[in-house]
Amino acid sequence: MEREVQRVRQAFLSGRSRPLRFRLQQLEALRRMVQEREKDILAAIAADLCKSELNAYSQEVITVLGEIDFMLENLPEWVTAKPVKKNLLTMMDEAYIQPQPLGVVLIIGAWNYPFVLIIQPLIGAIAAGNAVIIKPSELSENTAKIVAKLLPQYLDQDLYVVINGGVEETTELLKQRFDHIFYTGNTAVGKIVMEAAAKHLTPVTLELGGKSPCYIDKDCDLDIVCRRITWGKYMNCGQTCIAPDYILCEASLQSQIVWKIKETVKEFYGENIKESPDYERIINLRHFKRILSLLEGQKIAFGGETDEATRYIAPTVLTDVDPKTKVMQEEIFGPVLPIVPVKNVDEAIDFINEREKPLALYVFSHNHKLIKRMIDETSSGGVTGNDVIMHFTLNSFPFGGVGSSGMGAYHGKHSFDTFSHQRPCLLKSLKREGANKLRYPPNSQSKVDWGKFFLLKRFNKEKLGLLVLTFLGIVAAVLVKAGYY
Ligand SMILES: NC(=O)c1ccc[n+]([C@@H]2O[C@H](COP(=O)([O-])OP(=O)(O)OC[C@H]3O[C@@H](n4cnc5c(N)ncnc54)[C@H](O)[C@@H]3O)[C@@H](O)[C@H]2O)c1
Ligand SMILES: CCCCCCCCCCCCCCCC=O
Repeated sequence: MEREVQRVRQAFLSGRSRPLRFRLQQLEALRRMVQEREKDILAAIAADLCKSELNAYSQEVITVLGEIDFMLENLPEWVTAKPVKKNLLTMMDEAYIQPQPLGVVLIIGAWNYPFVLIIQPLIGAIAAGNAVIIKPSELSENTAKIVAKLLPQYLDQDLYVVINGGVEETTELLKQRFDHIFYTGNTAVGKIVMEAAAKHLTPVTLELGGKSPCYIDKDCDLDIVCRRITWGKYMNCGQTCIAPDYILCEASLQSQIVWKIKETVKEFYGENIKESPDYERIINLRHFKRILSLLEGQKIAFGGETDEATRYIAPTVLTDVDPKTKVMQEEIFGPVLPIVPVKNVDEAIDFINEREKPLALYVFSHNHKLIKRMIDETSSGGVTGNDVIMHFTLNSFPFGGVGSSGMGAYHGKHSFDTFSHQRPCLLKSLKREGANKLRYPPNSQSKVDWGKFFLLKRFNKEKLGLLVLTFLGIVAAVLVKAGYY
């Protein structure tokens, strides 16, 4: 492992990942890989999650292609040095911020969207000029294998390397020194990753999970609300980091919500859900049993049917759920939707704030003020009002958690920034030493007074122009007097 990381570091140190042209070429090659090997990629995702190829394309490939195009379009602007405002002491100097690659980045992916969760951060890391080691999740082994097979056929083989394996390999990898670690997965392992990173003072981005609440106000169109929630909750069989985890609403809405979600489930997946190409399965037996254990003692309003052999769990809704029960203590990550009745929006806000900060928050209402209030008085990684999931699709948004749902963010420019160091560069001349005498010892009150003037004085643009003109006038007068002209 150590040798593999060394090999990637040597490739980074060769400097070839840095030029803009090279980054663009690699991103184009990645796009070609996705387009030319689409069938293989979709087949692998389908095999891992019992997902239709159409759904794999819509949920993963579209996002990846969109992200590559966005990078190709904007990267030339992002990589350029950005001049910054100067103070009076540096007025004659060159001052700019130059984004630079961090070095060797480790990307650790999760199994639930096994392709996009490693390729989207990879796009950002390449765009920022880094070398990358990718560790796909071992639970989605087909996608892990196809990515390991295809990437070296399209990308620089020494700069971008896939390492497959399980906990043992990841643990070994985490002992190495990286310049950034980008981890997607559960919060418990997030802590392990952060601890390992701390040994080398390596910065981390942690894309974690949590229980994303969904508040439904009385003042809304319940047909539409329930259709949107049903889509986001049961997509990928509930195994989505930003799926609505539970519903908060007034008790009087509960039975209508149940009925409408049930009708929508029928509309989306048909009478025989098991036959639907749009309904996935639970990733493995461990998770299957974990989700079943969450149903114990609950009132199942509909659903609840299971089949261990195929790891099928029907879309399920639980009503009158007691917040102290297990289903409300951990992220569900499966097709089970508890409804917790609350008296009103105040109680909903308190409920959310008494718990860990979630990755997403959803609020449904015709009342814009209520939505704004919910946003102002709570915290979460992201928010969508009157819909679910969709903030993920907008790459102008930073995607990430807050508190126990994660730290750092990515997508679009935010990925570029995550994998870049914003390096402040101040270039001075070796001339004009007279002006520098001010800061050299011995110090004096008059030097401090001038220092205050140069560093603390604020001028608006017109005043500054006037000041520069006056200064130039004085210099000219001195030069004339000294007989230079
Ligand atoms: N925020 C996001 O973008 C996002 C996206 C997807 C999933 N998630 C979250 O991830 C969780 C589901 O994923 P998961 O954690 O089951 O995925 P997982 O089991 O695939 O684990 C994630 C990665 O961690 C590694 N890993 C597992 N145990 C480890 C250990 N002990 N030491 C070192 N590495 C280890 C695995 O090899 C894998 O690559 C959910 O909580 C979900 O909300 C978050
Ligand atoms: C054919 C219709 C296209 C619809 C686009 C909807 C895209 C949804 C993307 C969902 C991806 C969610 C990934 C979340 C990562 C965490 O688990």
